[in-house]
Amino acid sequence: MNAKGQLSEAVTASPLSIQGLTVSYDHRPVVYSVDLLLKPGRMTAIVGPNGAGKSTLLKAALSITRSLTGDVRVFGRPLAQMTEDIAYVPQRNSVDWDFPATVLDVVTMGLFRKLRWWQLTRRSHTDKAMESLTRVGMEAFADRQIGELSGGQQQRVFLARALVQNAALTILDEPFAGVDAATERAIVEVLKQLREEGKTLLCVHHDLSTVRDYFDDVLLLNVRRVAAGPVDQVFTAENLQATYGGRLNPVQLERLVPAVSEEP
Ligand SMILES: Nc1ncnc2c1ncn2[C@@H]1O[C@H](COP(=O)(O)OP(=O)(O)OP(=O)(O)O)[C@@H](O)[C@H]1O
Repeated sequence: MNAKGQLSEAVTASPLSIQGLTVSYDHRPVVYSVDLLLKPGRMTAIVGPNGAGKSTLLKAALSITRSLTGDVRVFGRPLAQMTEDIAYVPQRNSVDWDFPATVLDVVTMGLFRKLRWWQLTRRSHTDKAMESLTRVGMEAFADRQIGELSGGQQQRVFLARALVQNAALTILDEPFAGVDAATERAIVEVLKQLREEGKTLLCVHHDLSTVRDYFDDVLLLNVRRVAAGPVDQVFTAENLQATYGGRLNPVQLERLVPAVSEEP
């Protein structure tokens, strides 16, 4: 905010802006004073070691977890007014897959936030859900119980549930965890299509070797923000070592950041 209390243009244009977000568990900060400003129409990765606070940052930004301090805005407005603009795909293992529901039920539920109480689930909603399932190659599984799916299939269904919301911003917590290479490629393709449609994506991501290929921007996080910005500027050996506490070996680093070996 400027001196007159007005939001900057960058904040009002941003699908998600976070300022000074701190989250504590048992009096111990697990996310400390993190700032992040997403640019519209880009894919941003949150990268950092286990326990760095990546999932907590997402959950606190979405008010699923309580934060100690911080200002979160969606296109410059408070999150509570803008929840319809955000789709969230949680970590697959955080969900009760034994809940009795079909694949189609789960995807249609993605629309419920947009429906008012007097709007029953109509044929058009089912059609939209089927369209999303087709987009992720899961239309043949519409009547299957969700507990009967493989991990990769569950992840695709979750993605379909997000797609049906047609949200400006989709937030995904480790969308590639435990999926095979073909499913990973299929998910990346859908995410890239969303970006082409002008949507914004924010993903917790673990595989350092694909950050350059998949993402435009990256937030390197280890409780605090180590660095954030375009991948080609921020995804450097120095920043990665700072994020991972110097635990990446030089061979790994050279593979991830080839330019390092070319520097004089
Ligand atoms: N509900 C909770 N109560 C207490 N501590 C928690 C809770 N949730 C997470 N933590 C702790 O907060 C820290 C950050 O956890 P978080 O899950 O956000 O990390 P992460 O970067 O997503 O990790 P990973 O890569 O292993 O998924 C960890 O030390 C974790 O043990």
